[in-house]
Amino acid sequence: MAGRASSPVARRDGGGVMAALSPAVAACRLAVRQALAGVQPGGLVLAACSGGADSLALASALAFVAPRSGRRAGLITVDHGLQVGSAERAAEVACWAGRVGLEPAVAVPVTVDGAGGPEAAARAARYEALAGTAARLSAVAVLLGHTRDDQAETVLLALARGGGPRGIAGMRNRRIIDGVPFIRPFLAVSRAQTRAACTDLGLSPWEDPHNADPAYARSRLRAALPVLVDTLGPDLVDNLARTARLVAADVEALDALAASAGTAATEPDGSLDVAALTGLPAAVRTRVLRDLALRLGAPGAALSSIHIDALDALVTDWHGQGPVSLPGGIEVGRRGHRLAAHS
Ligand SMILES: Nc1ncnc2c1ncn2[C@@H]1O[C@H](COP(=O)(O)OP(=O)(O)OP(=O)(O)O)[C@@H](O)[C@H]1O
Repeated sequence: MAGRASSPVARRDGGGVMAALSPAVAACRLAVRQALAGVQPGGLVLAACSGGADSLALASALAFVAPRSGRRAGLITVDHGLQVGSAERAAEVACWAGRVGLEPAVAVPVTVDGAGGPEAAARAARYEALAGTAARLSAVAVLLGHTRDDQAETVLLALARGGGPRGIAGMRNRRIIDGVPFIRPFLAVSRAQTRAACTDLGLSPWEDPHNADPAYARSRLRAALPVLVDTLGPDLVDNLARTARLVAADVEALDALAASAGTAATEPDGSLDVAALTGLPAAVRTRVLRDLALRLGAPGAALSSIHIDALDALVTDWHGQGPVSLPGGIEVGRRGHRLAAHS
């Protein structure tokens, strides 16, 4: 990952390497500047950086933009401890960050326990460490380096798995985790641009061997994507990312409708009035039922369409069947004209 000598297009400017002629560097900085517009001035913003091209370009752009927009910039790199030399790489990323003015720059070691598969466990440990460290440092936001290509892959994987609108909506550009805002400034920036930005800044990104490991569906898709682009046209990645934005807007609108409908249907004891649900469109009604399951404590990641369909049948096709068992040991059933938790 270490910075190499300046590339031909980079020039020294006031102690920092500045690539005034590089469209890729300019695109990365513009994306970060736009993202920071929604972040509290004066606060500390942290780049989550693996040392890979996307997050290295992100951290670099943040180091340039934050001080010029009245914000402080730092960096977190998480050491999953899963690969030989990972601690040294994390230390190297943190050291580079200090050199380019990202302060604080912290390397956080985590323990990945295999729950839910190695990829999911590493992700869960990473986000917990990122949110925990950001809270400890009183950061006002954490930036993630997911690109337009990552978004396109997410949409295709969701389609392939029958993920429904929530999956096809892809990654959100902003979400709160444990009270900390996480922002993805690069969802409209291509992977080619982040790589070009690194080259133009004289940076040598780390290549994560997982990204090329055919054991992972995303890696296989990454390898196949150029063929799809050849087959379907050069705008494929852009169009998939656009589809995600359009579907996300629809999902958000439906979620808002469901929140109001759920409030209207909820009785003082927390049960749902079945009569208030039956007239709702299925897309809204099933969301109200999902919200009920979550409110009762069912873990969201384990809730499937099978559970929601079974809950829906209690509303639209009830003929005396018993309660529905949900993940987390929750049971929901009919109590007369109400839908409620069964103990
Ligand atoms: N070890 C890590 N430490 C800190 N942040 C990380 C780490 N791994 C991933 N991230 C954050 O999550 C984002 C997505 O990571 P992921 O590995 O899914 O994609 P990627 O395209 O390989 O990203 P990158 O090129 O930055 O490694 C990264 O851009 C970065 O912001």
